[in-house]
Amino acid sequence: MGTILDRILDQKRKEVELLKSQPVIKSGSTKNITPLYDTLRQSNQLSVIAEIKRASPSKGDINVGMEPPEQAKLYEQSGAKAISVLTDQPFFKGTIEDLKQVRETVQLPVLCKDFIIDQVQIDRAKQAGANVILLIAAALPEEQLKALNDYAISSGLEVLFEVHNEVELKAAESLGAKIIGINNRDLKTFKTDLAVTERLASQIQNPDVMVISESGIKTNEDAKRVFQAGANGILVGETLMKSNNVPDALQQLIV
Ligand SMILES: O=C(O)c1ccccc1NCC(=O)[C@H](O)[C@H](O)COP(=O)(O)O
Repeated sequence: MGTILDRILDQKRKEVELLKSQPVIKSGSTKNITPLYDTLRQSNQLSVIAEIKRASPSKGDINVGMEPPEQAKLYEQSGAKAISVLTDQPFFKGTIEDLKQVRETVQLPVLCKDFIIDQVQIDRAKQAGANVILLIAAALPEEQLKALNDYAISSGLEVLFEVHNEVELKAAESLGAKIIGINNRDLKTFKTDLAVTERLASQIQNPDVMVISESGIKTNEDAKRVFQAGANGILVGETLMKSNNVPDALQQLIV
């Protein structure tokens, strides 16, 4: 029995075969959205990427009753700088339709948060209106990551390149990633530790690289901790999805 990431990737291979058998319209949203990179670069505060996350492998159901457009609007009105939408169905109970609805509702960059292993998923994300896609270093060999990164950029998308250790960080740097996400969650054990951001962010020497600290960020102290470690932004799901006062919870994270 493999890790949860192995199981997710097995599922993605099946999904990709299905997608390839369907026609894909190669167009996307025509909205004029400020790129995530520019937003991060221009801010001297911690930018919050607020996530639409119904459920997860580590936590089970988080907030399955939420309506993505309403939640995304609330995030935008509360000061989020981008919206992440988990579009994986089997493990996170998300859909690509969620992303389409969010795109129609907000003026912020929208991140397609999925496990991308093939160009056809990038086409689908773009067609649904995503501005940013996620590439996870742990998911693929370096040359495939490079090919997908190049394809996404040539399609007019931004890439959030996710790493969890030094080897993955080197891969991100060698393919010229402009936005690096440091995942505090170990995808094998599900343990989250903000020390991962502290350790890896200090090794990023290029001031043009924007750093996002991902997972396990809950409090104002957590936000301050990763900001001091060098993060330009944070990706927050569970805390915001569970909150019954999103404006207040989000404001606590803008430091
Ligand atoms: O959240 C999980 O359990 C998970 C398990 C396996 C792969 C990915 C997983 N999460 C995706 C994410 O990156 C998070 O949704 C995101 O960083 C927000 O994390 P959090 O604020 O802790 O909900």
